[in-house]
Amino acid sequence: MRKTVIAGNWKMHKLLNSAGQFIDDIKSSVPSAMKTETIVCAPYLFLPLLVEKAKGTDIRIAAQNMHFEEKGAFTGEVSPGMLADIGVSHCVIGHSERREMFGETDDSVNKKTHAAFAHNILPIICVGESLEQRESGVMESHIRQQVENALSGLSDEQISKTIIAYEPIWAIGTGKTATDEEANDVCKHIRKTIAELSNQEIADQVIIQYGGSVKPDNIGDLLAKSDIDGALVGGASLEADSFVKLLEEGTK
Ligand SMILES: O=C[C@H](O)COP(=O)(O)O
Repeated sequence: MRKTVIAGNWKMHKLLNSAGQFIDDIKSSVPSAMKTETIVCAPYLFLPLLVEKAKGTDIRIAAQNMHFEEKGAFTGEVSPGMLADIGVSHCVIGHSERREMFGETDDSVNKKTHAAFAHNILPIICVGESLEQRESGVMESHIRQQVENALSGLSDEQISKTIIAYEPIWAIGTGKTATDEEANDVCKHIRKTIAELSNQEIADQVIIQYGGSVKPDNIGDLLAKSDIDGALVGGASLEADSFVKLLEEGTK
């Protein structure tokens, strides 16, 4: 039985005070991590404060990116060791915004995934197709390739602990959500790809989230589907009230 994992990805929003206040505001409403895991993916600058505020709660704090190298002359970058050192538990890797705007490739996603595991940071790997890829019929092969490349060289145990976020690019921040059926079909396809890479038992343990215009009023239907185990939420995770509603739906 897989648990539900709800992750709020703030992207480049909030200032330090409002970030800290958010954790204070949701603290008392966070469900037990035994059933539903709560993750807040925040900009680097807020991470030490959020980790501190989340101590003793079931809230996990994630980074939105990291470098794959341990240290060196990489101006402006943050290493996995630095994140682990301050208590960050997860990291978003290969978000489509990073792939599109910051040159992230399947190869760097794979390197970052290995680096994350080397530091006991759990990766949330994003995959997804553009509208053009969906309409031209290459969606499945594109997503298969993204998943295979991201997970290449990982042990079965590491694969089982990886979170995959399926985010159709055309649904991100647009208000257009994939229907529950469409989203579930792709999540099934991802699980089948993982089973072929490792085996069915491992694939059945992998948490697969859906992301793309998830809101309190559509998350319930998405989570009711067989292969959608959670959500990676942008816009609707920014306000504490809305995030708490998402967590409530995730606990039903
Ligand atoms: O990481 C989150 C996704 O990009 C979804 O963003 P959104 O919920 O604002 O569409």
